[in-house]
Amino acid sequence: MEINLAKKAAGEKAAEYVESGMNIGLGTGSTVYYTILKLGEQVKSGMKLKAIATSLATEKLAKECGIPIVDFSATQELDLTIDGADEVDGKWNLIKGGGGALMREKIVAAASREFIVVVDASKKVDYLGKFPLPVEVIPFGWEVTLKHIKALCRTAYLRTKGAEIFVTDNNNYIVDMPIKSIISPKQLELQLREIPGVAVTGLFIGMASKVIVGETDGKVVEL
Ligand SMILES: O=C[C@H](O)[C@H](O)[C@H](O)COP(=O)(O)O
Repeated sequence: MEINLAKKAAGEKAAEYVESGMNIGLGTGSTVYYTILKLGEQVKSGMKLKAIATSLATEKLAKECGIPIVDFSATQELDLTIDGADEVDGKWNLIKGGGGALMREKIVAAASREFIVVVDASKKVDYLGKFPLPVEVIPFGWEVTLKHIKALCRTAYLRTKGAEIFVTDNNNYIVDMPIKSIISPKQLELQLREIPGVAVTGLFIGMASKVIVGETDGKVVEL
């Protein structure tokens, strides 16, 4: 599929920014997947890396690729994190968490000196919000937390997986907010953070240091 060519182009390009000896953060999803495969090849050719994974799925993939995985007891500062996004606006603000990995992704990105975002061109938007904004909430009292979130977006809903409630790697739940157009991401972030029970939002504001966009013809544009 052409979209996979775009994801592959962006994901592999980002691997070029990784140097031997670095401590890196590894994001989650179908775009950074290609970065991880590429880094696996680089490790097999002798590159020395230590990586912190942003999800159990990424940890498994990285280990299969031979990339050494550590946790924050080994280092609290990362040289670089590479991760995907569900949307990117013109100021490089992001919506993340479509796959439910937002909490660990935010912690890892915030611990990194550089944060490279890899996306295919369909993720670029003028205003964030067409993609429903994921908000991780703790299970206790989720009904009341959802009620507060609905005051900001009446169509917000609890994420499910089949007939079950979707559960994150942190044993939390996700509320998705189909807002359509987020005029002030910062203000929304602050409003959501004030709600008891909200663990983290999928708004990543002012965190990206580079965005690599893959096109369906396999070309990349670096922003
Ligand atoms: O929770 C998932 C992450 O935030 C992903 O990085 C995001 O959903 C983008 O994933 P993909 O590259 O598969 O579109």
